[in-house]
Amino acid sequence: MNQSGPVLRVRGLSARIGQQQVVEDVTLEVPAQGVTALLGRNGVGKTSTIKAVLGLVERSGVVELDGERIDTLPTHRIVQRGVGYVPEDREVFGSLSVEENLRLAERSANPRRELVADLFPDIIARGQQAAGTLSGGQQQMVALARALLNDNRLLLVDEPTKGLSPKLVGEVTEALERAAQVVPILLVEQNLVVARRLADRAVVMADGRVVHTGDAAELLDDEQRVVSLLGVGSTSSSSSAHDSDAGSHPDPSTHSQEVRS
Ligand SMILES: Nc1ncnc2c1ncn2[C@@H]1O[C@H](COP(=O)(O)OP(=O)(O)OP(=O)(O)O)[C@@H](O)[C@H]1O
Repeated sequence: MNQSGPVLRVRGLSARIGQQQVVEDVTLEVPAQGVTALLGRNGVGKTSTIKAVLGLVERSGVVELDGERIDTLPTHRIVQRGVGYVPEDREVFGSLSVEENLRLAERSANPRRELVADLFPDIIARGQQAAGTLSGGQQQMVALARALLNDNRLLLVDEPTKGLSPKLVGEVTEALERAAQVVPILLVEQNLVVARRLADRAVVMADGRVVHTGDAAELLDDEQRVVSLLGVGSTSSSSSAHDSDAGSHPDPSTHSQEVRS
């Protein structure tokens, strides 16, 4: 185990979906602490990169977890090694209760129930409720809670605030902030105010490739670079704007928004 180096190291990762090359020669690292944001315009390959790390799409290249290669392993073994995945569409089991959803996710004999209860008291209070009847934000909390129950080395979290109301964006952001204190996170996030609040580092993709890697605040506070790399206004220019649509981001024009707790 290589505890002092990055938790995840990706080198020359390429992935195809059907005939389309969706990830091309991606090299990135996720340090063992904090949040690394994977940013970029719609369709540039962020989700595909995460799926390629997990072996969910056909890929080539080297992926190391704690210095050990995992690109040779099937997805279930990668997950067993300690890679938690919170997919974009959450994938909670709607007809099962919250408690059943949590129990299904537990891999170890000592799941981190206290941590989850502390982070998500509202979810725990709704233990007997069918997960499909929860709000989008609450379902997101269940998805995050499932990943946090296990002692993962890394969480891959894909667009956790997508489609949520401003209040829920704030709550999910806060939960992620606390989660990041116990596990490093690679976060795909279109809401740049959320990314600015959570991320220490940023990796920006365009057309399947990495086009920028660096300090997240430095990038996201630089209006010109945000416009050129991400095609939207920076977080600093709109951080005081109280946009009534804040938090949901169906297109890039709504990316720069206030996060309210
Ligand atoms: N199942 C699929 N079948 C065909 N093409 C796909 C599939 N999934 C993704 N793609 C294509 O792969 C490319 C990268 O998609 P991906 O979802 O990785 O981008 P993204 O950066 O995560 O986008 P977004 O921010 O919109 O979620 C896009 O051109 C997309 O249309």
